[in-house]
Amino acid sequence: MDSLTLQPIHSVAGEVQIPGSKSLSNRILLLAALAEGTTTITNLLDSDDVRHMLAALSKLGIRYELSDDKRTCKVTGAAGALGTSDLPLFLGNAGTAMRPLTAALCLGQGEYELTGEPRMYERPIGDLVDALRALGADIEYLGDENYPPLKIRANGLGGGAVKIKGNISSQFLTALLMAAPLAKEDLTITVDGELVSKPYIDITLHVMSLFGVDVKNNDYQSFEIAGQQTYQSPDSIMVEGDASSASYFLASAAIAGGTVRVYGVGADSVQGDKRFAEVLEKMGAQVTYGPTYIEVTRGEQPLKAVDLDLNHIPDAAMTIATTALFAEGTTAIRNIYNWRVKETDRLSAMATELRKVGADVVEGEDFIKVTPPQQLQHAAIDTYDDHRMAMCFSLVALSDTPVTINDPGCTAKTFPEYFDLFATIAK
Ligand SMILES: O=C(O)C1=C[C@@H](OP(=O)(O)O)[C@@H](O)[C@H](O)C1
Ligand SMILES: C=C(OP(=O)(O)O)C(=O)O
Repeated sequence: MDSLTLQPIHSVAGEVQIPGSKSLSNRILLLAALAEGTTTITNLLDSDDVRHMLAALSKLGIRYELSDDKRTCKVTGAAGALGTSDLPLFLGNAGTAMRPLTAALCLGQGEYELTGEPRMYERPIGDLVDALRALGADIEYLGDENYPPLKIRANGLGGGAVKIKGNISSQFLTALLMAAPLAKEDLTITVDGELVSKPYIDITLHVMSLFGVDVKNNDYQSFEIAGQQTYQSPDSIMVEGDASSASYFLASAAIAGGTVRVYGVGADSVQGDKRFAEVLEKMGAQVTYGPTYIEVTRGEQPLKAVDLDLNHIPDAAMTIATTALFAEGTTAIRNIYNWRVKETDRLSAMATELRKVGADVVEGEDFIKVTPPQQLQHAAIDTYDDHRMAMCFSLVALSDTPVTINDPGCTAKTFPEYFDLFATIAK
């Protein structure tokens, strides 16, 4: 479908079961593949990013059985490093596949080629490669320096002490952490400078602990991991619902009124993006948490603008940028420089498309300020092959104005059924 026009939605209500978390699905798949034993994963996400991880693992000799609905996967682990592949590993635009596999493939023996979509070749990986090279890895850039595609000639990873930069993506540290237990010696990883998107490190440490590996976390400044370990399968794991995917439904309730309850993510969730609901609360919505759900109801007063550092929830922060269209005043979202190196340059894309619906936008190097117009305008929103642009702009329909989303199929990266599920809460 070239485009999808959403007609005005005057209120929302209902209960939604959110599909599995991308961040958890791809971490669990990788550790299940490295582990000793068989892991049955339930509520796995069925989306492009996970499909790329599964396809790569299959080429690397990992055997798994996927149910017909692709949500249950039984993975037989390699009890150590992955096998070799003569074929290039095509990883699409999945950061959670490209970064962790780059580190994990250095552990074994053999040659690998890691490729992806053109945008993946514009997403940096140099900080991870530098750290892996310092541990003895042989990695070659097949295109531009510091970017995929990559060639890896693996011969195991050494230990000792290594530094890694965390100011562009936390995925570099995640990748190194997940590979570290299989290194030849004990490893101390020190974060060199600032660490962005910190809650994703908690997801990583949580999944590692499920597979029997403890990491000594010295206040996110350094991490100590024993080498020569083997991940142990926990037998079965259920993937939580995706907290970033939940944000669109929760925001809808805050904007349009009615109550929406999202199942799959709750107070007990390990995902930092559950904290998106705190931002809605600051804007004036009523939020209730259960262990496995979050429920939002619009407050009695109109939403009000916020001025916040949202570095800890970079994905859900995008949802605040379009929620701001419904808040009184100017909303500022700060400390989000790395929006520029994700599926598209999200700061620039967001500013351009918000202006099309009439908003007054200031785009800074690492912030965005959004002031809503008196009246939203109908526009055809370009989505830049970025699932979150498509999902965020669906919120514009919660007004008197329709919105047209170009290339709505781009939600397949993390949420193929998004528009169908969104339609179920429209009243
Ligand atoms: O580790 C992860 O699962 C992720 C980390 C975040 O990336 P950065 O650390 O690059 O901000 C996030 O934006 C991405 O969608 C998923
Ligand atoms: C940044 C994102 O993806 P990736 O895992 O490819 O980094 C995202 O899903 O918003």
